[in-house]
Amino acid sequence: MSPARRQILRDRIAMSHANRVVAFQGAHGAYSEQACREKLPGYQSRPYKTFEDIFIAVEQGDAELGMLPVENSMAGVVSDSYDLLAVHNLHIIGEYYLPVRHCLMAHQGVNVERIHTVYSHPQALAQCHSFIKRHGWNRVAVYDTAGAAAALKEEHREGEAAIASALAAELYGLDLLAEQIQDSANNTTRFLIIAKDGIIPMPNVGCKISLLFEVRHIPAALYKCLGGFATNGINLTRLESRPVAGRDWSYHFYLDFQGRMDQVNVQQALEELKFYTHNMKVLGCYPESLRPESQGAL
Ligand SMILES: O=C(O)C(=O)C[C@]1(C(=O)O)C=C[C@@H](O)C=C1
Repeated sequence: MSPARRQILRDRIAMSHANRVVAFQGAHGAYSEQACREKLPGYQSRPYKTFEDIFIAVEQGDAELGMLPVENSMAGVVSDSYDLLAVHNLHIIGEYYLPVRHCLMAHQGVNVERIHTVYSHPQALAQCHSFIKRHGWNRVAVYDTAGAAAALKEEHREGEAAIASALAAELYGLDLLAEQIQDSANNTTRFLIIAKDGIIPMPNVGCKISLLFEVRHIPAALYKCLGGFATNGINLTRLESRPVAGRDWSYHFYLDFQGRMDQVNVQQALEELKFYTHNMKVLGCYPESLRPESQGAL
């Protein structure tokens, strides 16, 4: 498709999405909002304090969609997001990989040498571990990166800085003291887009399926659960386990794999999976985004 044609289609989609709302966690300027803007242009992004608030907003119809970070290429799983997927009945309708480029910011005129404490989201602090350690700064975890920038702006405390996006520095009028301070140049966060209803993706697009299950307590249960995927030639892309709330030493397994619900090999693998599991729940079947550079808007 030519770039001009692609732009026309994007504009059309943006117009048809006008006035629709996507919920994200954090303050304006959070990476989650950046993901909303890039993946869902034309949607209005609305900030919510917690991940749970995103689920509630979508369930109650305050927002049509939610943008949820689930894993980062360096710091790993965002466990709260997974735990909420287990207890709420929302569906995954898309995914997005956002390159995350962290910046150090402070009030105008602050010298890097005088900084002693940095504020940010725990994931961002983890992603900038080496940079912070090299400077020997104290770290203070707050509920989002942009919120750290906003709070810093409100109250000028000597020797304090925030780690957040360049967008947050611009929105809150802070000076950028350093850019690209994350430990890995390719630092990327994967987001899931959640909605009340699932979708049936267009034919001819590559898709992923996400599901969760608990294994029956029999020897080699997980091995047997995954066997059906191997024999049916299905490519798994992620396996995560989380403790089940209120039941010690029981686990939810979250599995992502390539495929569509109408494929015979997928149905066979799921049949086999059901035999060794209980509480199996398909969270969604949605178009796959492989790498940041291969992504387009919804
Ligand atoms: O605080 C933000 O800006 C967020 O969007 C949250 C979040 C996360 O939870 O992982 C998202 C992307 C980055 O990896 C760091 C933080």
